Amino acid sequence: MTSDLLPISRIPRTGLPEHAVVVGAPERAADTAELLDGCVRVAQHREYLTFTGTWKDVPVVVASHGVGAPGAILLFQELADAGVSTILRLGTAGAMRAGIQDGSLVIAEAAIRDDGVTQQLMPPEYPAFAAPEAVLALQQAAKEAGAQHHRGVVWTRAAFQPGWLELPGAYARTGVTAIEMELSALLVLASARGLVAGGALVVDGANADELVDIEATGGYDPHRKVVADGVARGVRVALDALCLLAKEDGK
Ligand SMILES: O=P(O)(O)O[C@H]1O[C@H](CO)[C@@H](O)[C@H]1O
Ligand SMILES: O=c1cc[nH]c(=O)[nH]1
Repeated sequence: MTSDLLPISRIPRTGLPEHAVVVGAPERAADTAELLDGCVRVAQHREYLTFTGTWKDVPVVVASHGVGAPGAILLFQELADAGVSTILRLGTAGAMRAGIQDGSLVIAEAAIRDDGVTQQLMPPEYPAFAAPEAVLALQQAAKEAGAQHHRGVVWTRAAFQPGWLELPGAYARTGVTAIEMELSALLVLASARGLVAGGALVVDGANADELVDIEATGGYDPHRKVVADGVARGVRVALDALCLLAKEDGK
């Protein structure tokens, strides 16, 4: 007999709202869920912590996917299997371009598929692009919240720690805005499964490769107030964008 729960995230197979915000950290999912009316924890397994509730009268899912695209895509796939049709990721990222302040938002238009998992699912030529309506909804919500934001291509990279390759310099020269670890997997899966998806990222410093020079930069520290304030703003922006998309859907 088929279980009522999906195997990896343990989310229910049926009955979830169609619109979801996903975040990396379980504690961020819990903090975000506290903003919802009628918040209910519907699943907790491994790094996947999932809530439902309503935001401005729109039923939503809030879930964590952990660090890294191979694990995150399992949640994205199970959300799709459970009937979720719109997914926005609110994450953190390192800035790759001068002039992008800590705590500001980068709204992804597309992502470089260096995620370490989608290459095993589809050809490398397949694009990872955000749904245009998701980009515009995130932009509108950021504007309405007075949140400093930028738009551009982000680099999704499986490795967080710097290695021995000189790729960051090359990508920086192409104008890439920010680096994070999961978004391209969400965008590719969404295109292939007919979902609407996008992402906004709170800048928590420069990219990790630059932050190894701790004396010059202070190192990677995503625990600063400027980042926490940015995340607090960012989750509201993502939820507001989800509402805009739900209204477009007539929900
Ligand atoms: O803040 P989250 O959503 O976890 O995003 C970023 O932070 C983690 C690395 O510290 C990676 O998951 C990266 O994508
Ligand atoms: O994935 C991430 C997140 C923040 N900074 C980085 O360099 N990479």
